[in-house]
Formats: sequence, structure tokens, C-alpha cells
Amino acid sequence: MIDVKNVSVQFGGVSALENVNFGIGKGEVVGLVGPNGAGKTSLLNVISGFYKPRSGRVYLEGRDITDVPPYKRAKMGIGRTFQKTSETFRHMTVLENIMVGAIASHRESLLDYFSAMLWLKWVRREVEILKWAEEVIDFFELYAYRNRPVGSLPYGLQKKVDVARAFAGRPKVLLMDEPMAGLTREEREDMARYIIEMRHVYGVTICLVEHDLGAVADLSDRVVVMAAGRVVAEGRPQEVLRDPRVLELYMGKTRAVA
Ligand SMILES: Nc1ncnc2c1ncn2[C@@H]1O[C@H](COP(=O)(O)OP(=O)(O)OP(=O)(O)O)[C@@H](O)[C@H]1O
Repeated sequence: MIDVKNVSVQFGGVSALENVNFGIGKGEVVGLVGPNGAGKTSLLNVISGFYKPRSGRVYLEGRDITDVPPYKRAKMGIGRTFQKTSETFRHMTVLENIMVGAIASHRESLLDYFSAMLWLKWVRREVEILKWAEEVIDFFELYAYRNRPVGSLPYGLQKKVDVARAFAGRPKVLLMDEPMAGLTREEREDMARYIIEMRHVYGVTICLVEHDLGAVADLSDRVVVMAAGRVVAEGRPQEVLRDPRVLELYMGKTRAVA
């Protein structure tokens, strides 16, 4: 689904990514872990198009997308959730946020959507988008909050709306940047269930950046470990996350994941 070949990204003197090779197979859940500043978010930004690599190429289903802008990559099927909930439209309602996500997946641009010549076509599309948005709201159990502005909701629900907005774009591959950070135990369990269902019910390929190693071990088929802008280990979760070198590296943890 995704191939990153020999990618390097630099900010001034800082090397965020150094000759990184990384791939996500169709239908896989890949856990991407590593200490703070390892380059995980930068790698997601290179895949979604927010960062342009200094060198190297990015491929989606074999097609070179290195020079494709982020909004086109979103339409091509690359979805993205964010570490900070401020990326959602806080003044807009839950339903409106999810509709924005749903509209983004349509082949037409937002401008075309509003200026469509054929009224009937416009109405049909509107109904289709609304129906899908309601299905997404049901899936994420957000019905009770659908007309509330996102900014007025507790943090855990804002995180959920961010994931729902990205999922509404019908991504082939969803890049999730710390979806469980700051959530309560119950909210984390819910998020884990959504990840499993997005994959098994809707067939979404997932890249999961997460500091919760237990969740990564439970949810991922394969784990990739980064440190200082490089991929340093890769393999099945139970093997990689028990490797003492990885535990030492990853936030200085010395205890293996149960
Ligand atoms: N836009 C930017 N401008 C300057 N430096 C950046 C930028 N984005 C990333 N970096 C630097 O690149 C390095 C990798 O950062 P990145 O956010 O990708 O790491 P991370 O593994 O996602 O860390 P965390 O777990 O803390 O989110 C860091 O040194 C960071 O300061």
C-alpha cells in the first residue's frame, strides 16, 4: 500500500529522517514506535505530503506520489489523524466536522461541490455525504454529541471526533498519530475497538504511532522502531517489543511488554 524509499528530511541542522525505508502492506496494522523526537510524526508527514523529503521517494500502491500535494493524497486514499485535537474545526459541530471529512474524499474539489451545475446531482451528493456521515457517527457512538461544537467536548471525545473525521474520508490507509494519548483506560479500550473494526469491517490499512506499547503489541501485525531519524528494528510485536535493546532505547523502559 505505502512504500517509503531512502527518505531524508532535514530542518536546519536537525536530521528528522535519515535514509528511511518503510512500508505498509495492504490490510496491515503497522505499529510505529520510538522515543520522543525519533521521527515518527515526520514520517507520517512525509507520507501524507505535509513534509517534502530532501531526498527519497514515496509510493502509494506502486505510484510515485512524492510530488503530489497533501489534499490530492487525501483524495487518493491517505487519511491522517493528529496528535493535537486543535486540528479539528473546534467551532463546528461533530456532524459538520465529519461531513468535512466525508466531502474531502470526493473526487471533486470543495469548490466544485458548491458550484455543481446540476442541482439534482448536487442534492444526490449531499444526501450521500450526509448518509455516510451519519453512519460514521453511529460507528463511533457520537450520536448524543452530533450537534455540539467540538471545542465544547471533553478531550477524549475530541480525539474520537478527529479519528471519525479522518475515517469519514474513506481512507485506504489511515495514519494515526498517538490516538490514545491522554485518554482514560476506558477511552483507550474504545479506541482499540474502533481500530480493530475499521480494519476488519471496513478494510482500512493502518499505521499506528503510539507510546502505549501494550496497545501497539495488541493491535499491530508488525512493529517498526525508530530512533534519531532512523529505523532501528522491525518485526512481529512480541519479538520486537521484548528485545531488551528496543526497550532500553524506547523511553528507557527496562520491562518487557506483558
Ligand atoms: N517542522 C519542524 N521544524 C523543525 N524541526 C522539526 C519539525 N518537525 C520535526 N522536527 C524535528 O525533527 C525531529 C523528529 O521529530 P518528530 O516530531 O518527527 O519525532 P516523533 O518521533 O514524532 O516525536 P514525539 O514522539 O515526541 O511526537 C525532532 O528533533 C524535531 O524537533
